[in-house]
Amino acid sequence: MSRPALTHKGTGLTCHRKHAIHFGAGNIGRGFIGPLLVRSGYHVIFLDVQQDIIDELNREHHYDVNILDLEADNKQEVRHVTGFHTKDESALEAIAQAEIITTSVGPKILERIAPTIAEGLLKRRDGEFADLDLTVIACENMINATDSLKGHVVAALKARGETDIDGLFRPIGFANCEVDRIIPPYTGGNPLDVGVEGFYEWTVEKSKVRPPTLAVEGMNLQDSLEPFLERKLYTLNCGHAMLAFTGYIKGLKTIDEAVHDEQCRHIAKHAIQESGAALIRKHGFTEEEHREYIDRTMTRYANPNIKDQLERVARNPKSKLAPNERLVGAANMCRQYGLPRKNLMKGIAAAFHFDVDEDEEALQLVKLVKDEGIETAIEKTTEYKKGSKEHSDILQYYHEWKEQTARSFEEGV
Ligand SMILES: NC(=O)c1ccc[n+]([C@@H]2O[C@H](COP(=O)([O-])OP(=O)(O)OC[C@H]3O[C@@H](n4cnc5c(N)ncnc54)[C@H](O)[C@@H]3O)[C@@H](O)[C@H]2O)c1
Ligand SMILES: O=P(O)(O)OC[C@@H](O)[C@@H](O)[C@H](O)[C@H](O)CO
Repeated sequence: MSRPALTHKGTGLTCHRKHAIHFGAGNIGRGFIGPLLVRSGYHVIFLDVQQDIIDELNREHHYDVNILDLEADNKQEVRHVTGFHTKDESALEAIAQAEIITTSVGPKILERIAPTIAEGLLKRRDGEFADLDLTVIACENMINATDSLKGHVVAALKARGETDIDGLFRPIGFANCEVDRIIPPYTGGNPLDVGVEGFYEWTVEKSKVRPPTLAVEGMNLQDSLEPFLERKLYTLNCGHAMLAFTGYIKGLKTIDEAVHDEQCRHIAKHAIQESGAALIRKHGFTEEEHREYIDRTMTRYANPNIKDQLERVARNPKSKLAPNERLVGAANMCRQYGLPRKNLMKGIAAAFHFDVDEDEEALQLVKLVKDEGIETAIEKTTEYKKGSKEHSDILQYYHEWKEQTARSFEEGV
């Protein structure tokens, strides 16, 4: 099948590479998935809603990824990139020709991009690329994010009166994934540049990719995704959230500050050892490999070159307290195996003290506690019933954090 050249709006430049679409030209898009796709021979078309970033992509068509590790001051140039607004007709045309569609927009935004994907797929069916294999992968911190995206795309197609969804999806694989690289906002260099840690891990459901021979550099295809997804969410993200919520209470600003605070580090490390004991039981990791995973995770948090604000890591605290999420999900897994979870409970309790005006969910949580009381707030967010052991523990630690804050305030710490 011959591929028409993609013509960039404005510059008139044309490109004959394979096309990849990435929704979300943010930290993970520009700093992780986009660069891997480019290195694998794709021209990456970022679809976003921030016009300034789109304009910059179309003006420059390249940017730098700065690797912020201790041992190397490394820079990688990324070329072959374009940007379109999701509402732009060119976005639909690009979807109609793409061989891979990836996202990193945040779990709550998947529903919003689904209508654009649905329209692009309808356009594709009516065009010359109708039979071209396509893989869709939502790269979000969420269990089975691609399944969720697929559900929203199906709903959007039904809303348009589409009846042959199976036919439309025949050449398309919707693959879930696990995605791991710490990338906070970056302020050095030009507006497109990003600063990332060297480490990365991208694990994708092997049976779902189309064609089955799909090869993208850095993409680890696995028959069973769950061990990778749960290990990452209930270790890296769990400990990260513990450091952010406890560090916030202590007036700290960044993750590396929190990891150097004895109390925050102790609670976070012991919490991921608690979830680790359950992960070992559930997925059969060896004690030694999981200890190494935890040690590497603690070292990643402590990277002094990554100035990761606690507010970013703690963002959307209500979602982070959901039963299948990084904190309560980890605690529930421990409960399933009858294992201790005291430190996880301390972190869950700390989340109820996160009070940042710029964070919509933090404001909702604070309002819930104020209007309906902490006991109801715990029940509504975590789904632990009042009177249960978990609920009582969280309540007790919530008050202990409150007393600690009051003491620090009095002592002027
Ligand atoms: N940053 C990290 O360290 C990291 C690591 C692993 C996974 N993740 C996950 O990746 C996802 C994105 O995180 P991020 O840090 O890159 O966020 P980000 O805020 O840097 O990027 C999100 C991008 O999505 C864009 N966007 C918002 N609404 C959109 C829409 N309707 N259509 C298209 N684009 C839209 C935003 O403009 C922004 O450019 C999240 O699910 C996050 O949990 C982040
Ligand atoms: O993106 P969130 O809000 O789900 O979680 C915040 C951080 O824990 C997260 O972005 C990590 O940096 C990332 O998951 C590392 O791979």
